[in-house]
Amino acid sequence: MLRSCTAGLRSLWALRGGREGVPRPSTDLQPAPRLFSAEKVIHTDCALPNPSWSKDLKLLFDQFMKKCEDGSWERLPSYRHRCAQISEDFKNYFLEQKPVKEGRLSQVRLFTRGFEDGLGFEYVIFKNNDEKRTVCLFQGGPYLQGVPGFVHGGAIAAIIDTALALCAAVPGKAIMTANLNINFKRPVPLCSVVVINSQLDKLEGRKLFVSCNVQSVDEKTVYSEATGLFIKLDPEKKSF
Ligand SMILES: CCCCCCCC/C=C\CCCCCCCC(=O)SCCNC(=O)CCNC(=O)[C@H](O)C(C)(C)COP(=O)(O)OP(=O)(O)OC[C@H]1O[C@@H](n2cnc3c(N)ncnc32)[C@H](O)[C@@H]1OP(=O)(O)O
Repeated sequence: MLRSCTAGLRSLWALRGGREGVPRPSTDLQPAPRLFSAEKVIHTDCALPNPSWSKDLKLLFDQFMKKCEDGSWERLPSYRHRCAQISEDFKNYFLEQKPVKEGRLSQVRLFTRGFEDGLGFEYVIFKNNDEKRTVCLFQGGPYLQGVPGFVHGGAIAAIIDTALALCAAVPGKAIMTANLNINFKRPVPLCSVVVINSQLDKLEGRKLFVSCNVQSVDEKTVYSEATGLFIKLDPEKKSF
């Protein structure tokens, strides 16, 4: 499995150099790139297939795209660089926070999108709003190794946090992780595809309780189980 991943990556490098700012090959789904700030950062939706995606990942992606056709599911786009709108939501709460210097703005990346295609986190999240759940399809690349041949626990925690956050996310409201509890039950093979099923269990005032499991594609192996608590930031508390 590891060998096929490396071979795929070699052809990937040859194909496109994988450099930041180089738009992905166009697909029907890909929106036109947008420019952000004076630094001209190109916004490319990373939650779309690229040449590093395995057959399993592409197959599952296609299955979920079909489910999106009747509107019950939606694919959540995902961007490498800062999203201006989200920054606005959070800016209200972090008045003391010094902004990243203008010169470094183009370097700021979402952690889980910080690697070039195929090397780190490859994932796409689908959301079912009525059922208050998300499905994250995740392929952990070779830069995420922990124990030889397996994905680092911190990387698993990061993708779980992301999947749970988007399950808990409320449009127009800023939320943050207050608690994340993970049971690592089986090691996740590097370059394999896993499915993270998340659900909103309970909403209690500003507290959003969510949970998920991380399973193999054939659902025979449960790699991890997790619960998370997300808090809607209080607009009255602006002293962070
Ligand atoms: C998440 C973002 C989603 C956005 C989605 C949109 C766009 C998508 C784009 C890109 C996707 C990216 C997805 C990334 C995801 C990554 C997320 C992170 O990495 S977050 C960084 C790590 N987390 C921190 O650094 C927080 C640090 N903590 C805090 O700032 C505060 O503690 C905070 C805001 C969490 C709560 O502070 P208070 O002052 O607002 O609230 P108080 O009064 O303390 O608590 C409210 C209630 O919650 C309980 N509570 C708070 N913390 C708890 C805890 N740890 N365990 C249990 N209960 C807790 C309290 O007991 C209280 O409960 P009672 O209302 O009295 O019933």
